Amino acid sequence: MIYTTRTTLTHLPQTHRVVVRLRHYFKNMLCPDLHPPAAVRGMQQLDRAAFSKTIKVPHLLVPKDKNLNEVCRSIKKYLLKMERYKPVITEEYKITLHPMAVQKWEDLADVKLEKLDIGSEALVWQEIQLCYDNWKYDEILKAVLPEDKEALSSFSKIGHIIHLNLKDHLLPYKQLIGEVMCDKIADCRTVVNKSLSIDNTYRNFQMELLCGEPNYQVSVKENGCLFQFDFSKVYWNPRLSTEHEKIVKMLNKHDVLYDLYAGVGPFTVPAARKGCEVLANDLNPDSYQALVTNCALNRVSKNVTCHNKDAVEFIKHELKQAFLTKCADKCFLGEMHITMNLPAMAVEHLVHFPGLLKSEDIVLHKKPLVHVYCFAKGVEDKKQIARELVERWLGMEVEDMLKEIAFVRNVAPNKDMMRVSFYLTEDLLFGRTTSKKRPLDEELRLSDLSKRPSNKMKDQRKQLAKKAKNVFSVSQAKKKDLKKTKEVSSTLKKIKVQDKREKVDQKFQDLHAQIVTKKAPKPAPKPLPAKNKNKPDTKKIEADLNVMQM
Ligand SMILES: C[S@@+](CC[C@H](N)C(=O)[O-])C[C@H]1O[C@@H](n2cnc3c(N)ncnc32)[C@H](O)[C@@H]1O
Repeated sequence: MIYTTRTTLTHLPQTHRVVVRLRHYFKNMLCPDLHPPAAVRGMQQLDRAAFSKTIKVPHLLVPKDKNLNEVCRSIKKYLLKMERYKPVITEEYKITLHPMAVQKWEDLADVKLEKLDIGSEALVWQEIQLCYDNWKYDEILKAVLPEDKEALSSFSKIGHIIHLNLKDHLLPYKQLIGEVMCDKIADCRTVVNKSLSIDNTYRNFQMELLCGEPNYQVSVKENGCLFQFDFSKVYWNPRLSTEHEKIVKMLNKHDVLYDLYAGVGPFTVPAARKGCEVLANDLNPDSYQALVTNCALNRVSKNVTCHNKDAVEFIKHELKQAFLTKCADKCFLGEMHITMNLPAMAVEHLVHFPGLLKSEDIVLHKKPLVHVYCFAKGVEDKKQIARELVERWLGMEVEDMLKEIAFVRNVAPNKDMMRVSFYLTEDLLFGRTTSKKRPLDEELRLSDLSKRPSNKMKDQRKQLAKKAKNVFSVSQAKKKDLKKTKEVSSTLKKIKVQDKREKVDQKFQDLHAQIVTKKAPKPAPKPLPAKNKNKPDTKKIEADLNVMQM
């Protein structure tokens, strides 16, 4: 019997998971004798000794005058393969065979042992000792965790840190899971669990140390570049490596990249390595520091200018200035790319693009290409949801400006991270847009959309959760403090946000009315001048948004 399994290799020393095809001749977990002892089921405190067991398995006793290597080669596929178990005992000329593969002499018929002058008397059943060392982490956990509930599904590896996101039913086993991971996964020295699904402004996870050293300074490679950072203080998600790569592939040597929420540099650094000029920004001082360090580590500092400010300020000043400079530069032949990877909020910042260059006396030679990320929630077509979000915040349709809408990753049931790539046109940047009026039914649908829990409302909840921030800090990994996580979680659920939510809903509808341009009944014969009445009052909108961040 030959099994070909598609397996996720989560123990690889890379920062992202790799799916490869593995050939297992005989799957050990299909053979009950090779399972850990049944008594370990439900164990919450790791007792390594409890995994010891004795089993009887087939062995081939090779006569000492034979060539052991030759026998091993021919019988290779029948060997018992387990973690840290040597199936060939050279000194004794003894080979352990797989108990599922070999139950009688005839099972070895295709090996033609007779030709090597070895007869059926060579096949014997002898005891072997198995212990904790002989199983991989997934085999150990499968034996311990509740059989009837979802197993540990996936985790991320960031340098020496294993990052788990345990479901509630696995929390009683978290200490054990941490220890098993530390024991079993090559170069893992720290295991943390995402403590609550609350992301703060800087998008670094609130985490709890489960096992190992409280050292979060990591060194990882992505897209051929080296990144160093403190994982407890900055945002890093190994699941975005493919998306980072896709964007970097779009860039050419003479392009410029404006990376508005740069993090520690996964777009910036490889783009600069390609030779692009990069203007990178991040609000988190720790991300900014790591960004500067990573540029230096990868010897690209000369191509990158780093900023540490709010993206809105960055758009209004640095980005605007950069557009003006590039437009004045006749020698500039490249493309301008703008990455906006802050999916919970970036679309809202699009409101600052219309009219950004109004009253500037320049000609736009190139249309900058924006890559904005967002979360599309709901059962409807996610591309359409993403597009409507962008249109809502831009206050216009993107039809003629659209390059592509791409799925990035699934975040939760009915919630996908999407990328909308679209061009900033001259009309948009100079505030000359005469947005096509949406059909009424589409307007209604949009106002429905605005009734959905918005990012701002989520932020409210985040702000509330932030007040309990200390409770979730990594330094509080002691058992007594970890209890607080649950307490706060249930308290948060009880907080009534309904009243505030309604106010925010109302505000959003008001804002929506301002943002989505109300066009004159007849199409204007010419593009409207820069002082277009229909243009959103971005200052007022920004002030309103700030008020809403209760
Ligand atoms: C989702 S992470 C993306 C980081 C990086 N670009 C990546 O792809 O991994 C978003 C980043 O935006 C930063 N950030 C959050 N709010 C911001 C703001 N208002 N202005 C600028 N950066 C902000 C966070 O510190 C975080 O590093």
